[in-house]
Amino acid sequence: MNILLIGYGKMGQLIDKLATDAGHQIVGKITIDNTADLQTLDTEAVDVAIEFSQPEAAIDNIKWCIDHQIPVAVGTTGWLDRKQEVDEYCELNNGTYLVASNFSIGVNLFFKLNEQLAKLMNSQSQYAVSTKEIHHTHKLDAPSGTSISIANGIIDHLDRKTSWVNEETDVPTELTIISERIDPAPGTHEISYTSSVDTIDIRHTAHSREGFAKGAIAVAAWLKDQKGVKSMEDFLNQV
Ligand SMILES: NC(=O)C1=CN([C@@H]2O[C@H](COP(=O)(O)OP(=O)(O)OC[C@H]3O[C@@H](n4cnc5c(N)ncnc54)[C@H](OP(=O)(O)O)[C@@H]3O)[C@@H](O)[C@H]2O)C=CC1
Ligand SMILES: O=C(O)C1=N[C@H](C(=O)O)C[C@H](O)C1
Repeated sequence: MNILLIGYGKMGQLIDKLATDAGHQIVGKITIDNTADLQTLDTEAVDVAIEFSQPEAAIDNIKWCIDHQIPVAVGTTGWLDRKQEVDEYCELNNGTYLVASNFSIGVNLFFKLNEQLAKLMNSQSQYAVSTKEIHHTHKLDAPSGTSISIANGIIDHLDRKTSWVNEETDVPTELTIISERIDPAPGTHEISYTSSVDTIDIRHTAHSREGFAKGAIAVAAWLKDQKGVKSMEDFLNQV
């Protein structure tokens, strides 16, 4: 397939290598320095775009893809409080996009495990829950998009939590997300349930960025033949 890479940093460059090795063609590489190249790009030659840029840039990039009828798989985090607005723009303009806070298959299994454990904890009020994410020091957003997805999974399935905060908290209805920045951590997410007698920890540790990149390429290959606002759930259920 012909892929347009929007954002050509750590993720864009790795996707370039893995997609090229797998026989795909990269038809454009957009960074903050050459966004003007989009104006002269032959959009007919693009099957799908993969967007890994930065929080301030993502929405404009997604809207550009929607305007040009290019399906776009979006990995950029830190803007998802405005997802509803982008969903509506996509539907209104007959576009196609999918955003995932994490494209790794392992993390998406971990999301399911998190939800199951949260459900079980409804009848076990002696356990206090908290979460932690660890990433490299170049990361612009905190908490990570993945940790927000985890927190929402807990809030949706554990009755005693109704919101999250990015700090330690004593408010019973608030869920703590602790963010640590340590190089070279590609991405670690932990959930802990602690009682006076024991602790249950579940943790996903990315060993490199390869899982994110391979997941994004697989999603892009599927998304190019879809229509509308799609989710990782849609992808995993159909592939
Ligand atoms: N969903 C997932 O599975 C994953 C998500 N991420 C997220 O993806 C994003 C990118 O991560 P990463 O590659 O590590 O970050 P980098 O900082 O390494 O790369 C970001 C890239 O975006 C470019 N950029 C900045 N502004 C624009 C713009 N307006 N248009 C196009 N490109 C632009 C930068 O250009 P320049 O170099 O010129 O500044 C750079 O090439 C982050 O939000 C991160 O949290 C990361 C890993 C996995
Ligand atoms: O910035 C990163 O590196 C990562 N960002 C994503 C996030 O915010 O959850 C996914 C992954 O953990 C790596």
